Amino acid sequence: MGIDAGFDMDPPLSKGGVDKQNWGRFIDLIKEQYKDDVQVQIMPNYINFNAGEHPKLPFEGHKFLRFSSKVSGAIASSSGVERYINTVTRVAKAHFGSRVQYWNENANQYGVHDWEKVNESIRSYEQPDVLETQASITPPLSEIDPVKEQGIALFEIQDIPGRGRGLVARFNISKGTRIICEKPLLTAGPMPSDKLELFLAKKLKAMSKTSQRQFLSLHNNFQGKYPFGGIFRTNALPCGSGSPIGGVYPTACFINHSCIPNAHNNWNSAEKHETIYAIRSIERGAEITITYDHGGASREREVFLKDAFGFRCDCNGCSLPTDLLKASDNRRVQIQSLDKAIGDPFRMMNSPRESLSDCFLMLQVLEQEFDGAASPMIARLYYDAFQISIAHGDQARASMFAERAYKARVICEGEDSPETLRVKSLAVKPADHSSFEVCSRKWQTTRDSVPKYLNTVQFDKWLFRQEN
Ligand SMILES: C[S@@+](CC[C@H](N)C(=O)[O-])C[C@H]1O[C@@H](n2cnc3c(N)ncnc32)[C@H](O)[C@@H]1O
Repeated sequence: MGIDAGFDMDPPLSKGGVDKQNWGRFIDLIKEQYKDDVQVQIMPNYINFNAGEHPKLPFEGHKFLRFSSKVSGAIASSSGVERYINTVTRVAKAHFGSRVQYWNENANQYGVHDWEKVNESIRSYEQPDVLETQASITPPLSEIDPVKEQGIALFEIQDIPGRGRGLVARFNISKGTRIICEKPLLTAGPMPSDKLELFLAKKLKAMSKTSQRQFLSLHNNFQGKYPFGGIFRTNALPCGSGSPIGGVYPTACFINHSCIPNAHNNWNSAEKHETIYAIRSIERGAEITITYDHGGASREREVFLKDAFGFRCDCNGCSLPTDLLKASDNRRVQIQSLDKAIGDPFRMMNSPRESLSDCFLMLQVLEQEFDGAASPMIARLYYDAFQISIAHGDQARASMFAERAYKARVICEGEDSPETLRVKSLAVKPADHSSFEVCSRKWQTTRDSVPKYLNTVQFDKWLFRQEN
């Protein structure tokens, strides 16, 4: 029978312009790589590797499902087919990221596509598609919206020096774009290591081969007695802020950490999926990052990341020159103490004006520290300001704060997140909140008393009650 190895393209490429261009570039690279290799033949419609079982790469990418061959036996080893498979897989991965799924029967791994379909696709290489009419020719790359083209990922998985694998933007991604939305492979709550290992083993056994492969291909920073638990601990993202339940995802778990991230992860409890949104514009080629930590100065973050995830962070925030790092640490400490003061219910009850003043200051510090990418924290902050206002009966300001919280939430969680929907409805009916007038009625206003003809500075002064 022999042992097969190779890679599958899953999902297969579309006929769309972006996939076409990427495949064209990939084919050009392969041609260049093997231009002096007599075993690699350029045929009219495909590249033929005259080794092993003669794996092929078609010039029409949408036809391609698998590149593979037997890698055991005399013919395979004398023709060096495994070397071709490894190199072509590496180049394909760099172009198509997680769509390229390597498998090797020697390691009990199998392709995702049926052999029947694969053979049919290979037969179709011989016959090129009928020439497209002028009207159906795809527009140039710059005119294509990749998000609208089905199946186009905005990122690819690449090796990142010093960080293992990570996600890299394939296009310029604008702030507020949904980059990933996926269901967990599995979830688990807190339990002792031995129990967790058994629990995960049972869950894995019940999963499809593809999902098992996805879980087992994730990084493990805690090698040892509990291999499944190690993978879980390295990769699990909390199912909700502060939730003890963690979820492991096929793609989101490849996202590395930065203390100044450009993306935000959120568990949508209604849809039971995790989303990743760009919280600043991300340039094509830049790494997509989220934050794993809970803030604090660099030393505090360092200890947390080492303990919880077993790595030392080398992000832009942590590698600042000493004086800038000191300034950043001061801001982080200030953010922590302002957060504590704003959340103090007694202060909110007895000195609400000071609480609002802290909110205003916090906004400036957040913007400075996160360089315009603080939407998740700003959303929370505006909601705090909403609560302070509504607790004293100020519906006008509460409604404005809820509207700002809503706008910030949309950027980092999208329109369909339960928290986005909640603050959106509070902007319309602030008095529906359970804290309405619980502290006093001293700031009582109606929603329609928002001043109309103020400039931005004057409006913020009114909003945060900074007028004399
Ligand atoms: C959830 S995984 C992310 C994907 C992982 N890099 C991989 O290769 O599969 C988390 C692990 O990635 C590495 N990592 C993530 N962010 C990092 C960073 N800023 N600096 C160094 N290593 C990092 C650490 O080993 C961490 O435990």
